[in-house]
Amino acid sequence: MLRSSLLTLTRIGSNRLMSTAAKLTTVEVNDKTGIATLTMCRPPVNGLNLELLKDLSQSIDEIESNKSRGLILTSSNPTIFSAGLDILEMYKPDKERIRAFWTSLQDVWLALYGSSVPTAAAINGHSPAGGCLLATSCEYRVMLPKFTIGLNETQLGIVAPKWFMSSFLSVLPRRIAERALNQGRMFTTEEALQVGLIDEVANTKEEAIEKCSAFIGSFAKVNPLARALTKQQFRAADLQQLENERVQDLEKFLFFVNQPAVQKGLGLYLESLKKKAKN
Ligand SMILES: CC/C=C\C/C=C\CCC/C=C/CC(=O)SCCNC(=O)CCNC(=O)[C@H](O)C(C)(C)COP(=O)(O)OP(=O)(O)OC[C@H]1O[C@@H](n2cnc3c(N)ncnc32)[C@H](O)[C@@H]1OP(=O)(O)O
Repeated sequence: MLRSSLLTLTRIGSNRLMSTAAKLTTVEVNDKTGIATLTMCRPPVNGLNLELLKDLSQSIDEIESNKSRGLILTSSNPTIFSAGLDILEMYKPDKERIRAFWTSLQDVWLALYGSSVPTAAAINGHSPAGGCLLATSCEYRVMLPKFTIGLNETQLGIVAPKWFMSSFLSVLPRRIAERALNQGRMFTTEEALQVGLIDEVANTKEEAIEKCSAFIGSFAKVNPLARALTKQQFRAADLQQLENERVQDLEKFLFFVNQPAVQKGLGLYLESLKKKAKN
């Protein structure tokens, strides 16, 4: 398979480390537990661009087909889980590339939210927008203190599509989800724990991974097929909705993102991020 030819396989202690040639993600399988840790490593902020999204898709497929016992998603950056979508993909976009970009984001969501293996996110840094989408696509979340998480799209003058809302709603009560989305609210770790957006707090990344592993281990005595089918039944309606509307969703996104007012807003937001980075 093409994917195999892109992979290098290294052994670190009892762990097998698989990394893509471009190294935007690594997959490390713990030989004792059989759990795969999928790490995003795209400096400076794990912005989800086309290449990172393709890598994520490939890595998730790899983990599914390797029959790992579970998947833990995390980041190699010590303060940022993911800054969400790379705004440079949406600002003054290239016509073909932006289509591939959005299609790849749909692929990642379908693969992660619909994954047959137990999934958990070790959120070791800030997790706005697309970062929050990834985290809420997993079944369990452990976050480090003093970071923020949320769907802040309305703050940028953009709208979170229905399937972003599905993930959010699979975690939060409807009333809290609706208000947070309308406000574009970012929750601190403590607030996220209080509303149930995350499940646990850990003081270090290692501890977060241990807690995620313990969550995945809680299924050890459950029949894997029964568990996977039960999870998929819970998520089937959300997944089917995007499967049915993929093309319309892409066209809606392209129409929306190409509006002059949206382009202007994205440009101003990028400038503000750059100014902040200089100060
Ligand atoms: C009906 C509707 C149908 C369809 C809808 C259509 C379209 C809408 C859907 C689109 C959905 C979008 C979801 C998203 O994910 S949008 C992205 C939202 N992300 C953010 O708002 C995060 C912004 N970043 C930050 O808040 C901070 O950078 C962060 C807290 C992550 C890290 O802070 P830190 O101080 O550590 O780093 P910075 O100095 O801020 O940043 C370093 C450099 O990285 C650049 N940067 C940061 N984030 C992004 C990004 N998301 N994309 C691109 N670039 C980013 C930043 O500018 C700095 O760059 P340099 O100055 O160093 O060049």
